[in-house]
Amino acid sequence: MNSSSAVENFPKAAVVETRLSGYDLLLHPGLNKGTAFTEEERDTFALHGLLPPHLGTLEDQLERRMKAFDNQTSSFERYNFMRDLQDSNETLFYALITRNVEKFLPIVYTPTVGEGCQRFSETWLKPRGLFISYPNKNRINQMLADARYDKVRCIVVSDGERILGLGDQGAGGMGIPIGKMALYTALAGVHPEHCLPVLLDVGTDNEERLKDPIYIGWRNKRVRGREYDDFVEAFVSAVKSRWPHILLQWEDFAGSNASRLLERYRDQLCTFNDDIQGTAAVATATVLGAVTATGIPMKEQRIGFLGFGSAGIGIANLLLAAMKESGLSDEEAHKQFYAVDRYGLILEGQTGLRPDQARYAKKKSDLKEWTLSNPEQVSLEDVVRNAKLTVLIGVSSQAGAFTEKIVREMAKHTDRPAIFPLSNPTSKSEAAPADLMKWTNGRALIGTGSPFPPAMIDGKAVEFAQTNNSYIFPGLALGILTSRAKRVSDSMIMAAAKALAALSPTQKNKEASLLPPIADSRQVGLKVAEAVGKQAVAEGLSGVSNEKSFERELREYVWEPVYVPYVRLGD
Ligand SMILES: NC(=O)c1ccc[n+]([C@@H]2O[C@H](COP(=O)([O-])OP(=O)(O)OC[C@H]3O[C@@H](n4cnc5c(N)ncnc54)[C@H](O)[C@@H]3O)[C@@H](O)[C@H]2O)c1
Ligand SMILES: O=C(O)C[C@H](O)C(=O)O
Ligand SMILES: [Mn+2]
Repeated sequence: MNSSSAVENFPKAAVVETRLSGYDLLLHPGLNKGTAFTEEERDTFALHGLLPPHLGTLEDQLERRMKAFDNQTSSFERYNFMRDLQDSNETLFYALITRNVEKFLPIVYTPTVGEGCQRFSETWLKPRGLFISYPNKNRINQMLADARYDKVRCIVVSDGERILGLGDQGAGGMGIPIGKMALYTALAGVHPEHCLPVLLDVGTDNEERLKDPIYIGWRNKRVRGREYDDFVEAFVSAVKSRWPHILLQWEDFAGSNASRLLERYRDQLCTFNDDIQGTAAVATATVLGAVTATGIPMKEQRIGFLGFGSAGIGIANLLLAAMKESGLSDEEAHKQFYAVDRYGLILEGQTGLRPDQARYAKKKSDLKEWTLSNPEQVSLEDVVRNAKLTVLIGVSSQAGAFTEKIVREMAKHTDRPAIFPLSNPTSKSEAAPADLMKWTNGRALIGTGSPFPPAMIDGKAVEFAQTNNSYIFPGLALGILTSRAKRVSDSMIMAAAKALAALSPTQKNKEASLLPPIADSRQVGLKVAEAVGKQAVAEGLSGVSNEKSFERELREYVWEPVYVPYVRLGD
């Protein structure tokens, strides 16, 4: 691809030029520096009197905000505290998060963002991102036209229908695109100005929200079918004409919409679905960690799923590719997978199967040696016992579904059962890691979707991998932006998975956690970006001419939350 056709990259500025002054400057979250405006800047921008006399530094402000944060008494208050900070001073917000990722991620992101979405109407105060509601379907171009969006280079969009495992949150689902984009910046250095969170408000089927007098969304049942598709099409085509090189991330769409929309648009623009592809990459990296820890080669792993929707199918497809890379044929590789959904093990001929689920269906004849408690509906327990699973992945949103009985059964057949309750938030997890350790006498290899504290096993603190797509999507986005990729290929997703797997602490110590610590997320983001961009270059999907240019773009692009001097535009 000719690099002249690609968009200009925006290097981070050493000095910011602005026309704003006084209140307007202080009320701009991207520009506000609060007490850190210097004496000279206070002269130039008419800030005397609006600010208290103290001349502060970012360090002073971090200390002040940290104290105030620690005074909040619940996670929800802490979430709102951080949202307020983000809306008043983005540099300070990101400086706070990046200095203590482990402390702030569970607040601005999973699990607390879940409650943030459920209670979004209680707290909405200031605009951030775009609500595109169904009644505005003929005004989408107009809404995107605002000059403040000229620099936008990436969008995370949700329609709020499957918010984590919490179901339909309607317009409150906006918390997710906001939280995901906060991680673009915090974990991958994507400039906040380049990010636009979008909520497509097509109504909600959540009765509680519809009845709530303070609900901020469009008070209507969800629009579905042809009208829904036309609305999404109007959105995507408006986005493409406004920003031809945009990166569009789909997030938390329900059921078949997720895969249908991805298939429709993946060859039209640079786009990926995080729940399908981001999750696939992080789960594959975690399984690769388990392969290293157990010494059981990939092609001998027998992998079971509880829940076979967007995430389950996405993970299975990428693991299938990894199995094929390890030497199995397509048919042999499929045999290693057991997909259990709400009606038990997915079997050929079951009604209502989607084509991407049906590809993993077992034949009745595959099970002729099995002992079954109910042949009509093959339970997870029967699957675990008969298939002798080595890996069990939960993406069902069914809290506690990995019961003691199931886990003890699994542990009978394999030394180190790899068990990944990936459903979010914490309240929907298929099992708590401390229980899994108890039921397997400390032998389980664990990855959870939401963060869990370490457990004390034999007097030692054991850390659990947080198998969350937050290890992938920020770096994936950074790699895509800085390689100016035209499309997101399956090989780019596989490259992300392998880059993360290469950082697994099991490479050095088989007893260690399967994934690097959350505290290292920013370094992980950069490594993932590097691998993704190189893959884009290798496949000819990139707008930069070679790997060296990409590496330079990557180095120059990453934004750090520090204050830079301001000068008046035109001076
Ligand atoms: N850790 C991560 O990074 C990550 C990423 C994506 C999704 N998730 C979590 O995974 C869960 C599912 O997400 P999704 O996008 O696949 O949703 P989805 O709605 O597409 O799929 C959920 C599937 O679970 C099935 N299911 C429902 N009840 C069941 C039961 N009792 N037994 C077995 N299966 C049942 C549904 O039929 C559906 O096929 C959510 O909780 C989400 O938060 C985690
Ligand atoms: O948002 C998360 O924490 C992960 C994932 O995208 C999910 O939908 O659960
Ligand atoms: Mn999601």
